[in-house]
Amino acid sequence: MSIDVKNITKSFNGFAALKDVSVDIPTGELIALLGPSGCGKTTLLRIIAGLETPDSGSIRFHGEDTTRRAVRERKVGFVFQHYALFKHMTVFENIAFGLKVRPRSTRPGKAEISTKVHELIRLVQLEGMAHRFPSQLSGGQRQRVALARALAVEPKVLLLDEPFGALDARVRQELRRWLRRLHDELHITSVFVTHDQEEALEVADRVVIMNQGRVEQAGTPEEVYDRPATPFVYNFLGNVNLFHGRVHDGHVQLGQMELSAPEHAALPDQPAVGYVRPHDLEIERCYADSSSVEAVIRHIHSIGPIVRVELERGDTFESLDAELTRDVYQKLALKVGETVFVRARKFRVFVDDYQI
Ligand SMILES: Nc1ncnc2c1ncn2[C@@H]1O[C@H](COP(=O)(O)OP(=O)(O)OP(=O)(O)O)[C@@H](O)[C@H]1O
Repeated sequence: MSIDVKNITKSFNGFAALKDVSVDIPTGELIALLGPSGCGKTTLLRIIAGLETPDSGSIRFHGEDTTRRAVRERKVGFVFQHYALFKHMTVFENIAFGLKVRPRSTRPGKAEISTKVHELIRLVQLEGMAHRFPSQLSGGQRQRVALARALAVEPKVLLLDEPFGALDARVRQELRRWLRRLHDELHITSVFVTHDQEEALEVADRVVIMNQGRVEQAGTPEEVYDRPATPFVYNFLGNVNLFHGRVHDGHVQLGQMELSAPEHAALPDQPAVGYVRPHDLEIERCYADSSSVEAVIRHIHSIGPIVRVELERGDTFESLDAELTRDVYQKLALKVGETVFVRARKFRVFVDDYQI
């Protein structure tokens, strides 16, 4: 089931929570809605679910307008941050619930329900726990029951709102890998809300990055990480060094560092900002040319496979973060207090929020 979100706007008491949001979700994809708190992710998910009505725009499920359709008719499965399991029911009864409450005409027989529930228990790897109550399960296990319960009614679309938000970091990591494998097995069109960049980039086929009620960028994890469309996306997806400066005579002058690319040649003079990820900063011992800038090493964190080096620029005294492999670090034999030269191996320049 594909989902086509078109030009959705939604205000709450005059506050615009969603501003002309459009997202295309092809059948069978796992999409992450990613963004900071309050950017409108949950509101969009609730509108897709039918729990909230948009002020304008439409939601199409498989080409059919469902904007005014009731929640029940949309065949949507939900998983929320707080497991919301029935405390007085066992794992088996929780998973069976959605099937047991169906009208008699579509309700499966007792044996059929039992087979199905046991299949789901196997799928979410909770064999042997069918008769436990939620209080006898860990947080991660409860969340898997919630997922099995959502899957029991064979939804066409699965909506997950921060499903692992309440769990500790290690369990979260385990569960997101598990969710990815489960999705590869079932291929149910799924929309997954998170504010955790790592989670979105690891789990999703495509990531929709939202900010203040708008979509900033949508793309595969590689696309949004390697080619951020806006400064916001650059900042939101990991650490980045900013080099402030100007476009001048067709090249970009950022303090003493000069960056040039053919596309800069035709630009009028104006303020510009260069964005460089820490692992794209190279450290050199000798001055080579004007594309590098002098800096002093202020701190070295050398634990783990990646060595993080904090530097202070000689021209503006701003700090810079560089990440080196252990190999490169050892070859350079860097020490705190030394003066080195820093060069951007890869960079992106934005002028007034536009990338050039
Ligand atoms: N029912 C409501 N009444 C009034 N304002 C609301 C309502 N629901 C959401 N909002 C506001 O709309 C904005 C978007 O909320 P939403 O819950 O969609 O954000 P979010 O990105 O999911 O945030 P979080 O990650 O914190 O859950 C927020 O500023 C919120 O306060």
